[in-house]
Amino acid sequence: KQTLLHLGRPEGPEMWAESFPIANGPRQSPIDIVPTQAQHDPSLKQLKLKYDPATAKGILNNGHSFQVDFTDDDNSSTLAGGPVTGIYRLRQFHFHWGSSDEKGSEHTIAGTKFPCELHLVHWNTKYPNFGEAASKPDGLAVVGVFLKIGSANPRLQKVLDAFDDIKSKGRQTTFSNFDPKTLLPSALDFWTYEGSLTTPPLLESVTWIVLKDPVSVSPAQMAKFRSLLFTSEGEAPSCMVDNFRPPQPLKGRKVRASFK
Ligand SMILES: COc1ccc(/C(C)=C/C(=O)O)cc1
Ligand SMILES: [Zn+2]
Repeated sequence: KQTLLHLGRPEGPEMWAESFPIANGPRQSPIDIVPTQAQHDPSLKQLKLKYDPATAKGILNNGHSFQVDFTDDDNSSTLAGGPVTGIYRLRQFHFHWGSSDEKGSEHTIAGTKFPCELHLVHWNTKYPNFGEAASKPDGLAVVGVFLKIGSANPRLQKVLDAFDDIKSKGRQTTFSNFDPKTLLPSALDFWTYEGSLTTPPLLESVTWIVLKDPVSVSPAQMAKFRSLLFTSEGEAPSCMVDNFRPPQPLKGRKVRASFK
C-alpha cells in the first residue's frame, strides 16, 4: 500500500513544480535579500510612482489572497524610473501574511521574516495588455513593501473595512477612491532583482522592486487579515493564513541597491 507523503498542503508551494515546472526555474521569487551582498548601483533612477485614486475599481477574495484591482486602460496610475525602462501601469495590489506575527512575508531580509508583505503589480505598456506582458521577461514590475508589527496603520483601515464583504473565495465588492501611495513608506529606497510571480503560473516576468523601509500594522489589524477565508461559502471554512511562498534559490542573480 503506497502512502503518499505530501510535503505541506496538497496545493501548497511544495507541490507546484508538478504542474508548473518553472517553479524550479532560474529566476524564481521570492528570495532572501542579504543587504551586505547587494551592490549599490548609482545608475538606478529615482522610483517614480503616480497613482490616481479614481482608478481604484474593486476588491476581490481570489481564494489565495485578496486583491484591489485598478482600471488600467490609460496611464493614470503608473510606475517609471527605478530599474525599469518605459512606463508600467498599475493593475492590482495584494498581500501575503502568516498565521502568526513571526512569519508571513515572501521576501526576507538576511533571514528576517515580516508578518505581512504588500505587492503592487504593474505591467509594461510596450505590450498591449496585462496578460501579454505577464509572459515577457520585462513584462511586469512589482513593488514589495514589508509590514512590521507596531502601531495601527490608519491607511489600511479602508481595505480592512471591506473584508466583511469579501470573506469567502470568489466574493468581490466595489472599491473606489483609494490612493495606494498612502500604503508606502516615506522613503522609496529599494533593492531590485529579476524574478517571477510567486503564485502559479510563476511566470519569470517580474522586475522586483522591494522597498527597504517597512510600514506599520498592529496585531489587531493582522488578526483581521486572518479572518478572511480560503474557502467558498458553503464549504468548511479555512482561515486565509500562510499564503506566502518561501524564498527560492538565487541561482547566481545579483541584487542591486538604490541606496548606500
Ligand atoms: C495570468 O494569470 C496570472 C495569475 C496570477 C498573477 C499574479 C499577479 C501572481 C502573483 O502576484 O504572484 C498574474 C497572472
Ligand atoms: Zn504577491
